[in-house]
Amino acid sequence: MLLDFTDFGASWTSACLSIFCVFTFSVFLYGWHPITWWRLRNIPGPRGRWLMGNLPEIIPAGPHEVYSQWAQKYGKVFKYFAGAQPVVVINDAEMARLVSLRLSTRPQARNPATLMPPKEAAFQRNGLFSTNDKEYHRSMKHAWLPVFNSASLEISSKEMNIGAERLAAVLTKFAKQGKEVNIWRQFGYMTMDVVGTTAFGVELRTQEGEKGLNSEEAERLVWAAQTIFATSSVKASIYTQPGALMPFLDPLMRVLARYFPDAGLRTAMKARHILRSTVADLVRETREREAAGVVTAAKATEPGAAPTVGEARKRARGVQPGSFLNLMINSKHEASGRAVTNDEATAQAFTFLLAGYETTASALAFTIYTLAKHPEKTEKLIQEIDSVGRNASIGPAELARMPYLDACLKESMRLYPPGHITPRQPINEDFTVKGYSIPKGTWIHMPIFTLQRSEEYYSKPLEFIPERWVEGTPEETALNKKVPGSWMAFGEGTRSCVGQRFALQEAKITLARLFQRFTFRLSPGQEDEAGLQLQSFFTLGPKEGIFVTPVLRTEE
Ligand code: HEM
Repeated sequence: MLLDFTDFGASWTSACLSIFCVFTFSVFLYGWHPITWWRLRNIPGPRGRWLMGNLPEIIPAGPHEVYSQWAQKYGKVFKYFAGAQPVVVINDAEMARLVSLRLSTRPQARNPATLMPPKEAAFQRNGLFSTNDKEYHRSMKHAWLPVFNSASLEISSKEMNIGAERLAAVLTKFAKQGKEVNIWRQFGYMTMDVVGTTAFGVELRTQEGEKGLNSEEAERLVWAAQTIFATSSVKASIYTQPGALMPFLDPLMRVLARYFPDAGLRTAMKARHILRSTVADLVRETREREAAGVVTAAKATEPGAAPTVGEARKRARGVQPGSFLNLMINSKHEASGRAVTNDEATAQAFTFLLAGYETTASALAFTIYTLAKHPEKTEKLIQEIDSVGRNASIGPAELARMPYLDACLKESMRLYPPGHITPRQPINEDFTVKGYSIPKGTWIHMPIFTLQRSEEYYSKPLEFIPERWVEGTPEETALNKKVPGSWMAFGEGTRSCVGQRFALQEAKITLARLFQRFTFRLSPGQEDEAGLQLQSFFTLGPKEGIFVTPVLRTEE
């Protein structure tokens, strides 16, 4: 009997056609996320585009701007889609605080690390910021805390004064030539210097024209840290982007990324490798020396344990006694008593450097910006600083006598919070807050930038009025409604910023040391926010920088 190939061909074609139609319909349906939409139907929000969701609105302007507009249109709680990812935004101080206190898991950022081999990805998750393992997080946070106790902060205040003095030397050159400087960038070099020394006990000496003993190693570390920061977004590699729209493509992207990495991914991996291997070498050498009885590691909690700058200069390599890394490698997990591994210690030092460098630089740059726009407030601040000591080194005792400095920084961080969103994600079960049911997997964003500029919590919310933070002033009573959760620049709850005391001390010492010597003239065109241009991807910062001309006070 002969086979009828005409029939077979027809049924084959119709089968293919059916598969194609089902596939196309599924992709079409998938692009509207109908199930998630249905589950979030009681929360209003903008209708996004097919597959892309609201990314086309969010990406160009940045969440800080778009959230403010959507809050006006949809109210305090709204939803949107970042590609396939549902996001619920909570723009209510009380609720935001409640969520931060009750939920302790954070979404994993989609960046090149998402595509890296499992070992590398696991290393990334070991950092205090990224981990969602509750027990491990508790244990690690406990291990971090001694670096921020009063004795350690007294010690690090010396490094901070040195960092500020080096910066002042750089700014003096600009002042003498009457030239403008991108103060944001300079603060970046300085904070990198300070966190680098604190984290590793290795002098990075990143500020202009400086060469430390460890300069080659330091330069590699600085390049690596800056590159990791610059490549920490979904835009860094072509392979991270498809998964933002269709997460089921991630396994395929991981394979492609492994065999055909693009330039963005290669750079990101190189930077991570440098940072990781440099730190791992430092840790290994120190462990070997300790085993041989050459160095007895001191604890950071012991006053005077941190190296003086002179000492640090003499040491070419190894983890310095008193540094954060030294503290980490001598720590044990609280519950199990297990020693912290090299990889865990390295991941913490890595986190310390990344979390502590750009945030503090932006907070400083925005404070210079707001003060430069308000000479009368600068004048008041200078009077306070001079009354404590015009050329004096500044430590915790001096800072305690500068309430107006504290108020200026707090007010500037209200208007320009570098950590502009506190994110959370219910991972294992749905989450309910004040009658809103939020399905597990949804990202929850507390938009600190929008909250801190709300008329509901502050009168004249867009004006820079430091007095609203000074106890006993009429402004404090009239302009600050003191609603819990309305100032959350360092977050709230178990995941709040571990480096808050360190960051505030560093910022205040730097500001005091600079205003002892300079005032700052804002370059034209930045007077309003349209001229300033903010960017808010990972953190909130100025897009290009903040440009000022330092003016030596003796020449005023
Ligand atoms: C002005 C500077 C800084 C700002 C504005 C800032 C802001 C923040 C914010 C908003 C969070 C998230 C809080 C939450 O989710 O509730 C955070 C977390 C964190 N910050 Fe900072 N930070 C600053 C400086 C630093 C410094 C200097 C360090 C380290 C030395 C640091 C280390 C961390 C770490 C490790 C976390 C994660 C904590 C955890 O998950 O338990 N930050 N920071």
